Amino acid sequence: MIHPKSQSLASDRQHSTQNPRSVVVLGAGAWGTTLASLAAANGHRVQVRSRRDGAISPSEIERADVVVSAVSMQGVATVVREIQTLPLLPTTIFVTATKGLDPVTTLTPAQIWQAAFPDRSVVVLCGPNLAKEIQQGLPAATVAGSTDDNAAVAVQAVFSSPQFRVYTNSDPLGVELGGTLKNVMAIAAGVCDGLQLGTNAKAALVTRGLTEIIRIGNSWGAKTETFYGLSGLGDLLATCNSPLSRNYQVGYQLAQGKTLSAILAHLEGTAEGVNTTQVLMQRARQQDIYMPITAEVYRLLQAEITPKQALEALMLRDLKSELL
Ligand SMILES: NC(=O)C1=CN([C@@H]2O[C@H](COP(=O)(O)OP(=O)(O)OC[C@H]3O[C@@H](n4cnc5c(N)ncnc54)[C@H](OP(=O)(O)O)[C@@H]3O)[C@@H](O)[C@H]2O)C=CC1
Ligand SMILES: O=C(CO)COP(=O)(O)O
Repeated sequence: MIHPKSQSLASDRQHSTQNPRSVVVLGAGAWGTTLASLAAANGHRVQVRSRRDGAISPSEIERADVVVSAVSMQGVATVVREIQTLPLLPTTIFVTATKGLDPVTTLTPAQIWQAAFPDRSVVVLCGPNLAKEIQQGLPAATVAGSTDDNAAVAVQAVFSSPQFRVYTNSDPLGVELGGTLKNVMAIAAGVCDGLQLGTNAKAALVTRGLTEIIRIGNSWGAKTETFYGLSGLGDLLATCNSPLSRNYQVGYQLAQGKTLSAILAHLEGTAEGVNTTQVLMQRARQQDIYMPITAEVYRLLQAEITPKQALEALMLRDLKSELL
């Protein structure tokens, strides 16, 4: 679908530096500051907003071509409400980079932004993007997903560089759910490595984890093929194999016998998978969707079972076809 309102912003797929945009990034955490650096390096006028800066003034936002939300899930409703009170250009595009789910409604961040701004284009930015690697200038790729092709292309131009390759995708829900649901599997992968279960076990976990993500993602309305892309399989591979992932770190430390509260007290940054696991279980139960790995991660996070009991529970289930 093409929204005329974003057409003018999409005119330069390759040459973003020749067409500087005004970009406001909400959230000065690891990801917000990284995204701000990527846009600034492309010659855009970038402003980063932290809660510590106080309320956003109308003058800061009224000329923004692109508003990027990079706050953690618990901050999304707050920043949406704040932006709703401010004047915006009719062409302003919202970009959401949060990987989480609302604990009450199970809505995704993009769904929350779109409900608050029904007449505007919302683009999901998700992929295998460990902030620390990107900050070091290491190459990475990501996906700009939107039902508005022009908006996705405009966002692609804002962030693309020789170090950061941005693809577009017209299935924003699949892009967003891939990046969000893999956090549950990253916790499980951390447990797997923490218990030193080996490469075969990890491969089985990640593969069956993807099956689980696709099963519930399809029921949400997302396309299967999107989950085989960068924001699904790609992000699953990155976070299930990297100690830089906070979600992986949570699982790894659980396997070492630490309590969740002790882990979270010392964790650098947000591990969205902890809340996402709760929301996903709630949705899986409501809709009667079989999510065995998620169920064991849930019981582990609730301290109902030990990591070894979670492994046994997964291995001793009734035998079945791989395709079920
Ligand atoms: N780090 C990474 O590698 C990546 C992270 N992400 C996702 O981006 C999101 C942010 O992650 P990250 O930057 O790493 O997290 P951090 O823990 O580093 O930062 C958290 C961010 O959320 C904001 N925030 C938290 N609570 C609230 C609130 N109640 N109201 C307003 N703002 C709030 C903070 O705002 P403030 O700045 O004002 O303190 C801060 O910007 C997460 O959903 C994460 O999954 C996605 C891709 C990569
Ligand atoms: O989503 C991420 C990389 O794509 C970041 O992963 P963590 O939130 O687990 O650190």
